[in-house]
Amino acid sequence: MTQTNNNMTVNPDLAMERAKCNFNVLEVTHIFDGGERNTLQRKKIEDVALNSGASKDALGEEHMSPKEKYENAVRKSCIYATMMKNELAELSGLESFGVSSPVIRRTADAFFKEVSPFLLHLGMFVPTIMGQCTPEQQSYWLPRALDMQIIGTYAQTELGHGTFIRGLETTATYDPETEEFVLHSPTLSSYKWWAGGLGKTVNYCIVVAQLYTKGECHGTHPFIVQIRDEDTHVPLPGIKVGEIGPKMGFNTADNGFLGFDHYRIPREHMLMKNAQVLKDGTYVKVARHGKLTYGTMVFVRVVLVNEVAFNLAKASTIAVRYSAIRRQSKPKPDEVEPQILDYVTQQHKLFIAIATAHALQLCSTWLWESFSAVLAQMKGGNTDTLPEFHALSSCLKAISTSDSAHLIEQCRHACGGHGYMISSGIPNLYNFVSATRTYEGDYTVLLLQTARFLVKAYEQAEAKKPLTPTVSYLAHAFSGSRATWDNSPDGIIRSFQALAAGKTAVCVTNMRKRMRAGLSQVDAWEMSTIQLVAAAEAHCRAVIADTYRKEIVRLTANSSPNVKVVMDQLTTLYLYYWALERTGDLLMFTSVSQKDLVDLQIAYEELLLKIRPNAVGLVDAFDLRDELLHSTLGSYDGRVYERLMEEALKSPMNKEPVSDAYSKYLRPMMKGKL
Ligand SMILES: CCCCCCCCCCCCCCCCCCC/C=C/C(=O)SCCNC(=O)CCNC(=O)[C@H](O)C(C)(C)COP(=O)(O)OP(=O)(O)OC[C@H]1O[C@@H](n2cnc3c(N)ncnc32)[C@H](O)[C@@H]1OP(=O)(O)O
Ligand SMILES: Cc1cc2nc3c(=O)[nH]c(=O)nc-3n(C[C@H](O)[C@H](O)[C@H](O)COP(=O)(O)OP(=O)(O)OC[C@H]3O[C@@H](n4cnc5c(N)ncnc54)[C@H](O)[C@@H]3O)c2cc1C
Repeated sequence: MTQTNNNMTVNPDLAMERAKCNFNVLEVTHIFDGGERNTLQRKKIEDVALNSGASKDALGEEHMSPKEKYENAVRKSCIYATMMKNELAELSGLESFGVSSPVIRRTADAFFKEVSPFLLHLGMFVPTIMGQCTPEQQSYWLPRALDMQIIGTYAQTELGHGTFIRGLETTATYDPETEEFVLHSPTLSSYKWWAGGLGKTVNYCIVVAQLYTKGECHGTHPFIVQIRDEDTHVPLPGIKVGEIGPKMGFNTADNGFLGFDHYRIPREHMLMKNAQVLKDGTYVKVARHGKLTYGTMVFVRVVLVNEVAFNLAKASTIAVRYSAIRRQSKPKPDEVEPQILDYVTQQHKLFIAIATAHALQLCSTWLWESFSAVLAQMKGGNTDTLPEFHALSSCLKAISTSDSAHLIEQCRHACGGHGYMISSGIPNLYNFVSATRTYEGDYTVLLLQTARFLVKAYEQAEAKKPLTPTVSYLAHAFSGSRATWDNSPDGIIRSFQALAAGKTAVCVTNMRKRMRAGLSQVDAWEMSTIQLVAAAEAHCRAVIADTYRKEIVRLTANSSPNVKVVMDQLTTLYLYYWALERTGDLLMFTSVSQKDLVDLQIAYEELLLKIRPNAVGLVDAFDLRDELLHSTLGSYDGRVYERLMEEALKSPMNKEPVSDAYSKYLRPMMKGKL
């Protein structure tokens, strides 16, 4: 029997789940949103942006040709950008719209099943102008960019190099005669490759190039470069630009290539906050830290933690709601087929996804606050906290994107065959999130950056020197005994720290051994990189676990008792899950016994059963409108089979009773006339 909820016909199993939920869903929504005020503001923004129906497509994006898809994404980007400038900026309390509202960013997802071609404009072009320009440059470029009179992207990666920025080949050679830079692509591998929106959408871009002046190379620097006519949009002479072709995802982002043939730009178009070239060609370094030109990447790494938390919340909402309406198999012959959510293996796949969405959401807020503090210090000329922050943002970006991609795929598995349908919404989420593991710094490469910091911190701890906060646990690495296992939340977090410290110690010991055996420092490091990546991963897991736990305790201090209980169950589940995933490491670096681990497994399974009645309530608490989910399986009303059939009937393949392929190929073959 169907039931109605807010004038909506709701699948009875979902209605039953909602009746079973024993905590106040809205209170958990407030926790996830960062407070009641944020929830109210988000809802206002969503109402204005989505109630008009402007986000909807007449024909599903998946049935469009690549060109139609792109044009449709541009059309909707223009609608959304106009809304952002007018109604939404005011609602979100921004003076002008821009990068500072995650809600505006998240609401945009209702308009795009893949991504907006404007993503790089708002996500990297505008932030680079904000972070890399002098005040004079900013006052010229920022209003034009924010008002979208010009649209830009961030072109750093080349065909030949993405990771190794110092290896980029595009040159910017200063000509003091004309006071211009000459941009040039000397080789095929120096062509810019990948920048989002570059293919067809943007008329400007940030180009990262090797700066030459007075015959000397000063390394990579950012330049703002016009590539298309502001009126006709035709590429300017000396510019070769185009789109790079179909990809696994991001197919509405017109990622592009770009080459320069001795293309001239004014001297003032070098972004000069951190370094300058004077009129006569003299190079002047302004910044106190050599890596400040990498600032936009650090900003995006911070933002991505929030981005993947949101996408994981979407995938877990889809998979949990679907698992509540799907019934399969008959383990007890006299009873009806159970909801698949009743299978403990299904709970094992899904509840960790819910807990991880919470963990990453709370870590992302904490990371953003730390970033703001680092920026404030740097404004005052102090860059001391940058190395720790680079290490922290690198590992959190790597682990959050990798875990989210893995768990989104797990959500697809949990939806069986229907999860493979594009209309389930999960394939697009996976394609988007799996790219985040690679772009803005590949997983391995970023963990190795964190490992550099860990090794240095370990050496400081060894020399009894002071340690920075996120690695202060390394001070206990020299006690000589294994960490004492204790299955309380704090005990497990201490064990995770012991794993990180133990793994770092092993790396240091092995590198020293290898160097004593004659290897150079570089080769000893290289031979230890598998373990260094593992040490950085362990460090990151300790940071996430610690932050998640502390933040939940803080945020639920005044919550109702049942909310406290369910939030505590989720954090505990997160800790048990990762302890059980790392039993080998725990046996190596802590006093845990076989019995402790058997007991922990049982405690984990019992926890799954405790969370089970609240599972739908927990994903409802993410409060994701159907427009954001784009899913036949995950909509609030649970009309899964009806929606799957409605979508199937929309397929252009069903427009004609007999396909043309019959008369062209099938019939001639079957009649032996091919
Ligand atoms: C209308 C429609 C609406 C639409 C929607 C609205 C949108 C709203 C906007 C919101 C935005 C949201 C999301 C944004 C998504 C954006 C999509 C992005 C798409 C992708 C873009 C890209 O990928 S851009 C290219 C990114 N590239 C990389 O990340 C390259 C990775 N490589 C590196 O970072 C570096 O090369 C390196 C770190 C691996 C090595 O650098 P390098 O060789 O120079 O250094 P060393 O190894 O020698 O190290 C020396 C020393 O420096 C330290 N260090 C390195 N980097 C940093 C740093 N960044 N900060 C501080 N310190 C650094 C390093 O650790 C060493 O230290 P030691 O002390 O010597 O050990
Ligand atoms: C969807 C998408 C959008 C993008 N958008 C943009 C954009 O807008 N602008 C832009 O400039 N770029 C963009 N990029 C490019 C992106 O930043 C790079 O692809 C990314 O930084 C990885 O670099 P790479 O491709 O050179 O990989 P590579 O460095 O070639 O990596 C290949 C393999 O080599 C390994 N490897 C490389 N170096 C090391 C090392 N030192 N130690 C150990 N292993 C190593 C990696 O771990 C990886 O397994 C985008 C990429 C994608 C996929």
